[in-house]
Amino acid sequence: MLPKHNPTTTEAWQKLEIQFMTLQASHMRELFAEDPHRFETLHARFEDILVDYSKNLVIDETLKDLIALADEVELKDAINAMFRGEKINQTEGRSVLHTALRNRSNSPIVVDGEDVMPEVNRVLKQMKTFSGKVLDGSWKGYSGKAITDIVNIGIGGSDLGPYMVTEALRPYWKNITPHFVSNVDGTHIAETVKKLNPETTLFIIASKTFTTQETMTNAESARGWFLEKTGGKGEVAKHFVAVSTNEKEVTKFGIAPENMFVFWDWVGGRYSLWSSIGLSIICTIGFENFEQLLDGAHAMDNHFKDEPFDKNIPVILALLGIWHNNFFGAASEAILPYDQYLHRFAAYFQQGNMESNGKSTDREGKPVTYQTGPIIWGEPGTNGQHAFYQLIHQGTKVIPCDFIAPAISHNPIGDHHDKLLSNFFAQTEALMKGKTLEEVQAELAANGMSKDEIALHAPFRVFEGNRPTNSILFRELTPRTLGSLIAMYEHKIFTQGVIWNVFSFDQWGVELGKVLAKKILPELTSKEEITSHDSSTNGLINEFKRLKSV
Ligand SMILES: O=P(O)(O)OC[C@H]1O[C@@H](O)[C@@H](O)[C@@H](O)[C@@H]1O
Repeated sequence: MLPKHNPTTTEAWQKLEIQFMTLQASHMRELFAEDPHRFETLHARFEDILVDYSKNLVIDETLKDLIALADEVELKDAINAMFRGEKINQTEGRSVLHTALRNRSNSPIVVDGEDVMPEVNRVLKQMKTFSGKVLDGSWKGYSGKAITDIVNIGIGGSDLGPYMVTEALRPYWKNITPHFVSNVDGTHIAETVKKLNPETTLFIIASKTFTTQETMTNAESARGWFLEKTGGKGEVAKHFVAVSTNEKEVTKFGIAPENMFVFWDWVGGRYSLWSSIGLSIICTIGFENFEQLLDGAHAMDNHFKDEPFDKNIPVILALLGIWHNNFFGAASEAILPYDQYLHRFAAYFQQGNMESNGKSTDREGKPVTYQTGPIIWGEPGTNGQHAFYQLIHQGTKVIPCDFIAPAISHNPIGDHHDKLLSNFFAQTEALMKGKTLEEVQAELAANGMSKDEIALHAPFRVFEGNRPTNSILFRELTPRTLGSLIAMYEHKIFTQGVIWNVFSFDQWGVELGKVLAKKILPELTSKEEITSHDSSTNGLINEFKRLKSV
């Protein structure tokens, strides 16, 4: 079970509050000037990933107190409890074992008296065999043709992970093209199948519960499209497979039991890409590359489990996040990958983070009295620079940013990559240093501006700087490195949830909207005027019905 500590009542928290009072008046520029070895002290390495966290407003003492905070809330015990398979998802009575899915050491992990590893390995083998057949063309569609396209139908954790990873690992694609349908908006499925040949398309219905409205609606429509296009000759069993924990519902849909890939209730949806939810990844990049992804994650798991907190990258990133969130009042964090292949990385961790730590009830069932999970957002550099960086540089809000980049591009065309990386380095430098009024005045004077003109223009060109960033630089975006990076952020989220004293592995917050939507659905087709809701909701529903009928 997880320990229960209100973080704000710890000794470390009081010390951090005092430190914040003095530190907030200082500037990172001064910290760099005072200590020429700041980078050396404040960076960490993991394999070929370097994490530079020196561009944060922290001193040695801050880090010591942050680590003391982690100690006081018994983070180490919480980590061990998760890896051991204890039922730390207490509100759902489940273990949290995405780490078992990539437990490459194969050491036993016991849940309810049973080692889960043989089952994990069995499903991995089943996926290996299946994906092998799809990739080598021996899995035939109903008309005897090999598969060319797969369509993963899922939403939330059953979509974002496989979509993000297949996009990130495009250079490793083999002969199958993946597609992803998630939105219940009919446009998504309609536009996707438009380009596809039903004879050579395989649908993977991915849903932990197999009851999610969006996924089941899309799956029905996909089956309808398939049967219509094949004139009723198509065999569903050869073109539809399922990934789920719900065997009963899968069978009801008409999918053969041998084409069902199971996973378990101890895999959270947003942590499930390592499970059979990763089937679309395996069919795209091949099983060996998927194993590399698992290996990379496993190596990061060991780092997280074994390294002392002052060298532990997920812990350090989590503590810095808490420093910004709870002391500087930073409401959001930006994830900014300088790699086009990572264009869904921020969206992926938007769910990972916000669904996990977007909570306001603590582990005792009481309302929290402090800030918890931040808003996560971001776009790949350099696009973001020309869109929202203005606010990061000169706005009134503190937005801690993670800059992520590979040293080697998979597409080394001309000097594109050096140009991209020069922006990566320039941005974090500019955000840290800023530009003082004196510097602006001197620059304008050097450009020949008069004193009056300088007085007029200079204030708008001042950059305060002192804006926190982490730089995460690695050699190349390989399956292994990607696995490590994902696990790194997963453990950051876990660490923060432990410290904020919330349950990070449930998601009751998504339920209310689902229930209300089910109630409203029949009202949209009824003839009567709707009066059962508040006046706004009634008014909107009635206007929708009027608009669609005229
Ligand atoms: O995989 P299924 O069961 O379709 O769920 C899909 C998604 O549903 C949402 O409501 C959330 O609960 C997510 O965590 C989950 O990933």
